[in-house]
Amino acid sequence: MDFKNEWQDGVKAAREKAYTPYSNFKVGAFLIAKDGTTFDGCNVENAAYGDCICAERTALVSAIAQGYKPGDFEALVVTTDTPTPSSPCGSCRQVIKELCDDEMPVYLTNIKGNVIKLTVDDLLPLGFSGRDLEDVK
Ligand SMILES: O=c1ccn([C@H]2C[C@H](O)[C@@H](CO)O2)c(=O)[nH]1
Ligand SMILES: [Zn+2]
Repeated sequence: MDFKNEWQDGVKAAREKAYTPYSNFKVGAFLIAKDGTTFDGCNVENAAYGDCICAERTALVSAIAQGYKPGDFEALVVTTDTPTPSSPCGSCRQVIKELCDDEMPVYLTNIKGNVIKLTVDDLLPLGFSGRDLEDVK
C-alpha cells in the first residue's frame, strides 16, 4: 500500500495528543487496519521516566484492545517534529514485529512532510518471534 496524504493528517492529529511534560518530544503514530479502521497513538510520559510509553505501542495496543489481531494491519505511520524523521526505539520494534507482518510498510515522517518507507523486517532484521519458540524441545 502506497502512502496516502490523509495518513499524514491523521498522524499529525495523533501527535497533538501526546502527553510529554518531561521531554516535550511529541511523537504521533497512525495505524491503518486492512478494513480501513485507523488507530491513533501518542507517547504518554510518566514522572517515573521508565514508565513512559511510546506512540507506536499505544497505537498497536489500542487496536488489539479493540479486537484487532496480528495480520489485520496494512501500514503504520510515525511522525515527529524533527529535521529528519526519527526512528522507533528497540522496544517498539519488538512489539511491531509481534503484531505486524514482516512485509508491512512503516512510514517514518516528520511534520514538514518528509517520508521514509521501511518494512517491519527492515526495522528488526533477524528478530526474535514466536516462530523461534516453536523450536523448543
Ligand atoms: O520511537 C519512539 C521514540 C521515543 N518516543 C517517545 C518516548 C518518550 O516519551 C519521548 C522521548 O524518548 O519520545 C516515542 O514515542 N517513540
Ligand atoms: Zn518506542
